[in-house]
Amino acid sequence: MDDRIISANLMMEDQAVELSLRPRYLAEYIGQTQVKENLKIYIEAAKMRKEALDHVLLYGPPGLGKTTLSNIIANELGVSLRTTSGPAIERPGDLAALLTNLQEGDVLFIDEIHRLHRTVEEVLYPAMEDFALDIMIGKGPSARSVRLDLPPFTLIGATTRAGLLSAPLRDRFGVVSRLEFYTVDELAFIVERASEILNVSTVGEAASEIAMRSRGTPRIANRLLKRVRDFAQVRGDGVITHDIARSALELLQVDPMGLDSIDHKMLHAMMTTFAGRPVGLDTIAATIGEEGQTIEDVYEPYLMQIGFLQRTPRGRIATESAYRHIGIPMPGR
Ligand SMILES: Nc1ncnc2c1ncn2[C@@H]1O[C@H](COP(=O)(O)OP(=O)(O)OP(=O)(O)O)[C@@H](O)[C@H]1O
Ligand SMILES: [Mg+2]
Repeated sequence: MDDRIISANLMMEDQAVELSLRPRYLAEYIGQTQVKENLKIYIEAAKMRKEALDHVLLYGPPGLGKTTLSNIIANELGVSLRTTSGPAIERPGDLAALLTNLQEGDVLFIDEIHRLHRTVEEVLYPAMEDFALDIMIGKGPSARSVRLDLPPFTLIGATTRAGLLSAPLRDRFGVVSRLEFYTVDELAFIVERASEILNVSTVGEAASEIAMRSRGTPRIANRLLKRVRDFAQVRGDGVITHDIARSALELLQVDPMGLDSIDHKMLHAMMTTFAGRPVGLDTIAATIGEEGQTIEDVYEPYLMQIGFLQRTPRGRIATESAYRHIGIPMPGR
């Protein structure tokens, strides 16, 4: 992967800064009002009853704050958080080890939970439902199953693809929350907060400019801010003015709607190569030389959110506003 700015994936160099920018309590977590309000009540109720919070499933496109929110939930509950991910748990025994090490009320965070192995997932069912672990002892005809009690705990699962979760797993979450793309105002606020933490002065218009081009995603807003800050330091006196922000973002090839060269290639191909006919995801991917999964997880959700792309039973099509934005006449108009 090159260093393209839009990719909502976490890059190594950014990790330390990401940590410092990550809100630690609900009050610092901007936006997602509905999700936040609900969680606040569930957390308070669980604390009053001195019980573990119900299991929580967080889903939505990358970089919207699922990991951040999981950390916040543990902080607000005043319990420890253990972090792992679906593909990291290779055998049922690995999960058993994690579960038996939990203290009462702790949060176990499983990122990319849609990638859990089947055999591991089956261990999770009784653990989530009855706080119990079924272990097989012995082999062959004398094998028997022993049930081990676990301390009550909260499982938080995160995924970019709720659709890939098996029904029995999904049904065992008491709280299922979908994170939404952020508004420009919310992102501007996030940029201003991040500017303070990074100790850089960003004028209001510049914060809004960065926000507008962040495709609804806090991780991208923070990343753009850092790149614009470099630009302000080298080309200006360190202050992020509106002009500096605009020219830096042009240089980064992020257009005023937040689209990058991949979005442009994709839309171009749909409009010219396929002349506006519905196209399948794999065909688009092959045409522009990009992974189908990256397009589906990272690019499509935002293009659909801003009404540039529609999924039809016969394939993807670009909308009239996409044609207008790209500047290509729509076929048949
Ligand atoms: N509500 C928010 N308020 C302020 N900053 C936020 C918020 N949500 C996310 N961020 C910022 O965006 C960064 C990315 O968020 P996070 O890592 O939680 O995303 P994610 O949904 O877990 O992404 P992925 O699907 O790639 O794992 C955080 O480090 C944080 O700085
Ligand atoms: Mg995450």
